[in-house]
Amino acid sequence: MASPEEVAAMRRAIAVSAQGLGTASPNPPVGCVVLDRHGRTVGEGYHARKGEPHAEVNALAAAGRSAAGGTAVVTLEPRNHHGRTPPCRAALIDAGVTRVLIAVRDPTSRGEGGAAVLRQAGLEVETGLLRQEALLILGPWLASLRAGRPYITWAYSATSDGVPLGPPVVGAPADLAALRAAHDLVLTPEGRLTEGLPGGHGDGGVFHVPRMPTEPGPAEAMDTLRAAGARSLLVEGTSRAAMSLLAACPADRVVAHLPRTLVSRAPCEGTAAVAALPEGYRIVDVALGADHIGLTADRE
Ligand SMILES: Nc1c(N[C@@H]2O[C@H](COP(=O)(O)O)[C@@H](O)[C@H]2O)[nH]c(=O)[nH]c1=O
Repeated sequence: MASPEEVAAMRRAIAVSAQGLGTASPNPPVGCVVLDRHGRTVGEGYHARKGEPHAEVNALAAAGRSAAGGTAVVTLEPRNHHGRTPPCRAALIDAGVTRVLIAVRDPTSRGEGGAAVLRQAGLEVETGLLRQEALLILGPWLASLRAGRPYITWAYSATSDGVPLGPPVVGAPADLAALRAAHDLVLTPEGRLTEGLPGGHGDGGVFHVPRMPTEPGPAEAMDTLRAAGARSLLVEGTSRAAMSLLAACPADRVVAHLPRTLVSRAPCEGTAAVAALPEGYRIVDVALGADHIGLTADRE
C-alpha cells in the first residue's frame, strides 16, 4: 500500500513528466520523484529527449546520497534492457533505493520487465499506482505503440451550426501554442509539417521533420512520420491534406473550438440536430474561452 506521501509524489511525478511531451519521442515522457528514507522529496527528474538520461537517472542525480534507503516513484516501469542509455533498474539498485512505485508497465520492456528484476534484487515494488492519472501523459505514447502510427489530435474551430470550419480560433493563441508544443509534429492549415516545439527534439539524429508525403496514401504517410520518430501529430484545420488524412486515419482526439452563440431557432424545421463534435467522440474536457467554448473529446 502506498502512503499518502507516496501518492502525492506520484502525482508530482506525473506533473513533472509532462515536460517531456513533444520532445521525448520516440521515447515516452516519463517522470520520477525520489523520496528519502523519511519520505521527504529529495530529487525529481523527467526524460527530455532520446539519448539523454532517463527520468530515474535525473531524479537520482538530484537526490545524491539521500536516495539510499529511500523510494523511487516513477510513472513508467524502469527499463531492464540496454538501449541508447544503460538500464534504469541498475541505477536504482546502485543508488540503494529500497522501494519502487510504478504507475504504468512498459510494454516494450524486453525479457522480464524492470519490475521483476528489481524484486529479484530484493527491492519492494508496487505497480499500478495512479495508473489512470499517469495515462493522461503516457496514453498517447502507448496508443501510438499499439497503432503503429502517431497519435493524432485534430484541432479546428466550428461554425455556429457545428460544421468544422478551419484552424482553431485566433482568439486563443496561447492555447494553440501549448497544444502545438505538446505534439511532435504539426500539420499546418497550409498542409506543411513543422515540429510542434521548434528544435524541441534536439539534433541527436533520432528525430527529423519529414515533408508531408502525398503519395501513395495516408497510411504510408503515417509510416514515414513514425520512422521519423514522431509519436504524436497535431492536425490543424480542415485543409484538403488534413481531411484526406483524417478520412483514412481517424483522429484519436479532437480539440474543437465552438463559437459562444446559441441556436435560437432551427434554420429550417426538421433539419438534423446541431452537432458539437464529429460522431464517435466523447467529451473529456470543456474549457470556456473569452470568445469560444473549447471541447476536448476522445474517440470512443
Ligand atoms: N524514457 C524512459 C524509459 N523509456 C524506455 O526506454 C526505451 C528507450 O531507451 P533508450 O534507447 O536508452 O533511450 C523506450 O523504448 C522505453 O521502453 N524508461 C524508463 O525507465 N525511464 C525513462 O525515463
